[in-house]
Amino acid sequence: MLNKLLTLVLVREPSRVLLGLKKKGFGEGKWNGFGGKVEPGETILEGAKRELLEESGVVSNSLEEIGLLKFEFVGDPQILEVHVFTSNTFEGEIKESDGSTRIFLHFAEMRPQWFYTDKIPLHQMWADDKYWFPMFLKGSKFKGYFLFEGHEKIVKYQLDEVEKLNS
Ligand SMILES: Nc1[nH]c(=O)nc2c1ncn2[C@H]1C[C@H](O)[C@@H](COP(=O)(O)OP(=O)(O)OP(=O)(O)O)O1
Repeated sequence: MLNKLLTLVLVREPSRVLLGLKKKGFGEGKWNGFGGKVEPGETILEGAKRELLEESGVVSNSLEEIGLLKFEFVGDPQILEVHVFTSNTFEGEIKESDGSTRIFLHFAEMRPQWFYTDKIPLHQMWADDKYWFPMFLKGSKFKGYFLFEGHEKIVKYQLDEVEKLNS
């Protein structure tokens, strides 16, 4: 079976990272970067850029691929292949929560918010994030594999810092 291709974009400033609270779908209730399925006819990079815009409201022309994560769930033959990108610039306005956008945000899939790098809400994120987020924050690239049982428990994993991602 072919891997399911997904993207994950982490916009960052020197001391902050932009995350979104996923309000429905896969990973509901968790803070995460922005991303989703790569659609037929688009490259992985194009998919990352599109999902970032749809979910956060900003455009990035400087996405850099920094991670490749594979996820398997016990009892499910499908492998999720998540391509992780970062960007330290963006254009446009973040759809952050304030009075004027509340109605719109009610329907949006993600609620964006900046987090200081020493206050990343790891306990409200996917369980694998606590392993690779520190690598991301210090500017390393990484490759990983995680076997989940359910959505919270990791039963096996492997994670390596790499020089290059030649995926
Ligand atoms: N274990 C994990 N750790 C992590 O940090 N991010 C993960 C993850 N597993 C999946 N993701 C990310 C990848 C992608 O950005 C997102 C899931 O993609 P989608 O938003 O497309 O999922 P949905 O099933 O909600 O999509 P739709 O059915 O199109 O609404 O979650």
